[in-house]
Amino acid sequence: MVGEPIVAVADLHVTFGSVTVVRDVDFDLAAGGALCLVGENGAGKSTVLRCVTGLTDPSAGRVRVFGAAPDGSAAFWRRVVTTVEQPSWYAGLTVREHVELVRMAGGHDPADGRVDELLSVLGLRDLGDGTPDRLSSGERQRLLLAAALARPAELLVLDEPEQRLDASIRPVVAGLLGDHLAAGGSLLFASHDPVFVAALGCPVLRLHTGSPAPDAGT
Ligand SMILES: Nc1ncnc2c1ncn2[C@@H]1O[C@H](COP(=O)(O)OP(=O)(O)OP(=O)(O)O)[C@@H](O)[C@H]1O
Repeated sequence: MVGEPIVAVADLHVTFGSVTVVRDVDFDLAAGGALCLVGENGAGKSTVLRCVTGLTDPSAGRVRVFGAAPDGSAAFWRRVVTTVEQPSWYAGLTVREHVELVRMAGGHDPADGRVDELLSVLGLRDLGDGTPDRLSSGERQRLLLAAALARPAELLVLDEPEQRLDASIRPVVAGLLGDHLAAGGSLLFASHDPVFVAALGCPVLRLHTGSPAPDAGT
């Protein structure tokens, strides 16, 4: 690998109370690369993603993002976008206004076409003038992804981006994430959908309740 990995995880352990839910997890993610965490419910995928974004502290081991421990600073969050935590939507702001707000916060003109493009490809265009509380759970997931993709990020950390999406929209999301990678961004995500993962064609790390399987792979 040329240069320092954008994400470097070594000997990661996470223990809640007396239960170790992540054990001996190791991986590197190169700048511009993608990695998918897979495994059964409770295998620790979200916990690992939370450690990478600094939302959960490792019990042992090392997590480095851009060469430093994730510190939750504004500088860190300018480079990283995540859907690991569900956002709170602003009362009174429409679906479109939420995406525009994120686009603006990323330093872009909200009328530059990207918001329209995201709303359109994610099937939210006709719902843009409504408020998020009126959306179905799948529509809300589409909004979550539209907002995540409205702000350019060097590293996307997504927890099951395909969840609650119907089969027709999953390839669209895979395409958007492929665009992010083609533009030089990096992607770390968890997924339960092998078809979705195959569409991205990225390496997979399989976790098993607290430890990676010896035969990590698809
Ligand atoms: N804050 C916490 N306190 C105690 N236990 C926790 C906490 N967060 C997660 N866990 C436990 O850690 C284990 C791993 O959870 P995690 O959410 O990382 O799994 P996952 O692989 O993402 O699962 P899923 O596929 O269901 O999303 C689970 O048994 C969960 O109950």
